[in-house]
Amino acid sequence: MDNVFDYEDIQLIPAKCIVRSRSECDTSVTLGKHTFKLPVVPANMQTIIDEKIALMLAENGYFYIMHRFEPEKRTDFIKDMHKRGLIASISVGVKDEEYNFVEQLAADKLIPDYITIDIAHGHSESVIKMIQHIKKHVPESFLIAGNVGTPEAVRELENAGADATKVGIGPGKVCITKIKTGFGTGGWQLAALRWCSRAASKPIIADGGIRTHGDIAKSIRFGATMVMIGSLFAGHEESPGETIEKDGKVLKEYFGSASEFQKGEKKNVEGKKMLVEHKGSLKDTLQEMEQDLQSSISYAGGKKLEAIRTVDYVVVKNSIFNGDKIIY
Ligand SMILES: NC(=O)C1=CN([C@@H]2O[C@H](COP(=O)(O)OP(=O)(O)OC[C@H]3O[C@@H](n4cnc5c(N)ncnc54)[C@H](OP(=O)(O)O)[C@@H]3O)[C@@H](O)[C@H]2O)C=CC1
Ligand SMILES: Nc1nc2c(ncn2[C@@H]2O[C@H](COP(=O)(O)O)[C@@H](O)[C@H]2O)c(=O)[nH]1
Repeated sequence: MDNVFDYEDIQLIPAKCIVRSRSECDTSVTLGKHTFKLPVVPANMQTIIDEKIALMLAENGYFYIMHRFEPEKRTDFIKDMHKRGLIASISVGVKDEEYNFVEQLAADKLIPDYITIDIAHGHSESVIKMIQHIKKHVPESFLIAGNVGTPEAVRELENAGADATKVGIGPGKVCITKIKTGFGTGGWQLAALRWCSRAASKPIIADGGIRTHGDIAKSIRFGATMVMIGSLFAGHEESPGETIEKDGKVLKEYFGSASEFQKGEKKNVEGKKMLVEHKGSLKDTLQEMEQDLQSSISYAGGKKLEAIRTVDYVVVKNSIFNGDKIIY
């Protein structure tokens, strides 16, 4: 591994603008058989997405991945989305019952458009076996597998049949993996993304550590096709977490999928809960993200996302905020 850096250590270098208005810049991205408005997907976590948000995202042309923490609802969810002519995108784990679930989907001819294998340590035999099982029974589904943090892992999951891999071990806002285990890409997620993307022959989804909209452009520059985001999507009007009033402030909860709150027990806990300030409507945030990314494309000197992939950059170690706070 050569130089390591993270989002806050990098600035992209502007190139000559070729548009008269940022509205000319196109932020859409294709993943599998579908094209989406933004290269962004809200994290498949229980305080970030629910059926209502999934519906809103799909209806408005955004990619989504439903979480896997209410497994009994998944079949009806797929049926409902397909009945409405929308994509069905679900998550699975790797435990025995998930094998039966996949076989049942095939038997019922209920084929999700996207399936994501959502596991903390995705570079494992259990994930490789699940990739092979899904590809055997529902080969039509676009299969995302993760999470991983090395080129070897990306190659192994791609070779096993994954159509895309998800990169990011421990950079998440509610993650404590790095503290509890000493492992992960926390603090150098952007460099890990570059390292992994050089080995990848299929799309990569950068997952975790996005703190500003500019980090989306940086992820694209360093090899991501899509970016998964939790904390920036937490705390909205529509967000599933509980709303709490404290000292005159309206707050919402955001907790890790490996937290005690999610698991209901204190076993192998690698996530925490935090309260985030209420952020207004999710639709407004998505619109602001689109405008900011259109602006990024214009600074890259192009009209499409691809322009960002080749811009120059500088490393400005831990200094780009220059003491400023990020306030929205
Ligand atoms: N992106 C990230 O950095 C991280 C994300 N998470 C999120 O937390 C949720 C729970 O993840 P996860 O615990 O994997 O899911 P599960 O609790 O469903 O565990 C899946 C299976 O993998 C085993 N397993 C889990 N971690 C390891 C490991 N480090 N080594 C070997 N086997 C392991 C579990 O067994 P057993 O529990 O008995 O070991 C279990 O059999 C997911 O949504 C995941 O995305 C969690 C941590 C890090
Ligand atoms: N180590 C843990 N990582 C987790 C947990 N729950 C979710 N996640 C990961 O975080 C990202 C979101 O990151 P953010 O920086 O945008 O907030 C999410 O997609 C998962 O990969 C957890 O309990 N522990």
